[in-house]
Amino acid sequence: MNIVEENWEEIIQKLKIEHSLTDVSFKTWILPLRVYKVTSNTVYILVNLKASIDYIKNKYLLPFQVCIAEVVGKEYEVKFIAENEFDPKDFEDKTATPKSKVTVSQAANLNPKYTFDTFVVGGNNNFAHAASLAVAESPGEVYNPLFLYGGVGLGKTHLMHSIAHFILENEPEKKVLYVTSETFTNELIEAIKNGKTGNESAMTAFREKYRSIDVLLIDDIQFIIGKESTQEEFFHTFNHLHISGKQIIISSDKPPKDIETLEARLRSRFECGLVADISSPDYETRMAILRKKEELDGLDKYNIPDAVMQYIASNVKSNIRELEGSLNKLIALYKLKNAPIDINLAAEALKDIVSPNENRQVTPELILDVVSEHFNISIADLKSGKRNAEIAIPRQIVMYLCRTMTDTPLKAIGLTLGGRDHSTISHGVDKVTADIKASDTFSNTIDIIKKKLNPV
Ligand SMILES: Nc1ncnc2c1ncn2[C@@H]1O[C@H](COP(=O)(O)OP(=O)(O)OP(=O)(O)O)[C@@H](O)[C@H]1O
Repeated sequence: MNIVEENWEEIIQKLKIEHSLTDVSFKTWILPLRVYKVTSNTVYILVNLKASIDYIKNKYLLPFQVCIAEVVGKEYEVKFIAENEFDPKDFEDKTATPKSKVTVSQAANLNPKYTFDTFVVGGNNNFAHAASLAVAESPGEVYNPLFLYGGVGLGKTHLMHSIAHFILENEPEKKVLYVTSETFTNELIEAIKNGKTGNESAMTAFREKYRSIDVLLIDDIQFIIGKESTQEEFFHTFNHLHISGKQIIISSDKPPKDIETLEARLRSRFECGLVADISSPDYETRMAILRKKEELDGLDKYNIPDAVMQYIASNVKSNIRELEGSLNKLIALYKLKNAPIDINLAAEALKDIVSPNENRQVTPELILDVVSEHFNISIADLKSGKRNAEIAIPRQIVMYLCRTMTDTPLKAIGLTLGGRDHSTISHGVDKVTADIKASDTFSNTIDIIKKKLNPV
């Protein structure tokens, strides 16, 4: 069984929830679908009713691509084929298509949703957007490095992925790699550790990996700042790529001149290309982003009144992630309560929106938000009974952070995490404490999450 078939149930349930399918639509269109075959870049899905194939293609092709990518962590093209209508020979030919951009963008760690097409340009980001597009059109030739900076949730990652998608679409043979500075640091820590235990090729492999790239995108560079060995290694990687005319794109929460612990030699290198900022969006841009999200996520069917959109746009000002989150929360509340979508419901949806970073308090809810975003898993999963490591470890991290960064009693932490026993919480806290001691990479990850929770 391949990875898509193994996760098929989860994929279709996700599609149902994210696209708000009614039971009848789900049963009619989605449940009867079967995975016929999965090749390296394409999932072939059998449709039992030939008459419905066009409808299914129009309506569900993109949602399937996105849900498959989100569940299995790899992008595939999706093709629907009518059960009684396909010629296996034809089909084999089609699978033999050359390496597609889907595979390469997956290899570059890209989110399929973050493209220039889905990015709304406004006064707050037009300079950063124009610079990103110029770099995407001529990598290594115009602004090198491109340094994007701005506050939390304002679109830096989205722009970086857009650049990478654009380059791969036009030149699929280019080696493009997007990494967070956490990944870079953890890989470096591992290579150094392996080197110390006699495996010298580990460091060589690390260097080869990062120095053989055509376009390197490093997100949230602020998290490697202050770690000397990482800065040192990054400095050499940077120089190597820069001298060879390879494109480097960096993001951070501050401009280089304001990053106090940044070594002077790195600062001057970061400043030698183009530094572009993204600030908070104005009201019109916030409205445009809400409308775009409504369109992309198929929320039009809820007929959200203008006044409600305006209310959200007027009240959520400084973080686009929260702006999007408010809209999701509104729809979730609507479904839960079956109440009309009006200002009252919007006010309820906005109730828990965390205040801007500087003076926000670390609470169990904030910890859940930040951990869920960091590991790209849902809060529902964190609270669920799922025991696979991808979810169980972040859940234990939530326990640990609630215990060490807030005054919340074990019992209350248990309730926050879906009604768990206090001894389970206590075990989770001990486990994370021991893992921090045992593993430098794990400890680095915890450090980064703590900084996300409490940047000051
Ligand atoms: N201009 C925009 N148009 C459409 N969506 C946007 C825009 N800016 C941000 N977003 C959306 O807001 C969310 C947060 O953006 P993103 O993750 O890129 O922020 P960030 O600046 O990298 O945040 P962080 O500092 O936490 O790393 C994403 O879902 C992204 O698609």
